Amino acid sequence: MPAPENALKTALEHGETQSGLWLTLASGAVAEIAGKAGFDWCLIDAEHGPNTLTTIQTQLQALAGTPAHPVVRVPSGEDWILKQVLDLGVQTVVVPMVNTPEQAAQVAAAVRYPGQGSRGMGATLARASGYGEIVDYMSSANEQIFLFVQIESRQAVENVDAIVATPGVDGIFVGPADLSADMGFVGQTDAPEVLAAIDHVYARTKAAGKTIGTVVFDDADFPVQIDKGVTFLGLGADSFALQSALRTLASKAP
Ligand SMILES: O=C(O)C(=O)C[C@H](O)[C@@H](O)CO
Repeated sequence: MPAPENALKTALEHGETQSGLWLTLASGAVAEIAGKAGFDWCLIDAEHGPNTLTTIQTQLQALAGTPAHPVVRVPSGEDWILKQVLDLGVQTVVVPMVNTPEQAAQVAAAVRYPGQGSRGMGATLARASGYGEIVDYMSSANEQIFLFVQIESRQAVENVDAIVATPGVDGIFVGPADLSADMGFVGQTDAPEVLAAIDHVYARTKAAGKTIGTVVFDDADFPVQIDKGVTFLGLGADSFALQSALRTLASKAP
């Protein structure tokens, strides 16, 4: 029995738009609700969300019963966290703050077993292999991994061609907030200079035949991103619960 098919990878490689939700609340219940809502994927944010490996595991278990494909953004691209997140059964990962082709090569190696990388051999006992049930996991896992690296600095934009050409990098995820801040436009993700940099990254990623991802929070921006070629599109976050509460209060207030 081989590693399970990564249906999100298959869809993205066929150029299908896949929309998702950012999970920042580190809650299994919220993950289950979001997973049932109809998103193609739900991203467990371990960079900015208060997540531990235990809360990540809980949310993966909650998502397992839903149609949404689980994605994890790790806190950083260090080998040890990538190994532990993949051993939890994650097949699609987002690595923040990748600024050089050397970093891209390092994280690409960390998410795949020897032959294509340097991932440690421990999944036989882990959730990833069904605790040993998937006997061919080690020999088939590499092909089901989908790796996004985040372009979110001036240095990364300058290096985009070399980063996107790195073997094992499957997609580029643009971080508008961090990129705009690094460019000197804190909080101004719509600054012309920022938009031009993002368009450049999109163009170079498209030219390399790789997947483009990003996350936006303005409804009007969703079709704009799709028209620009984004197929891995975050449509918001679970912290929208606040907006829902405020709307309920506003509509019910005497
Ligand atoms: O820099 C960004 O923007 C991202 O990487 C996405 C944010 O971290 C996400 O939390 C949405 O604001």
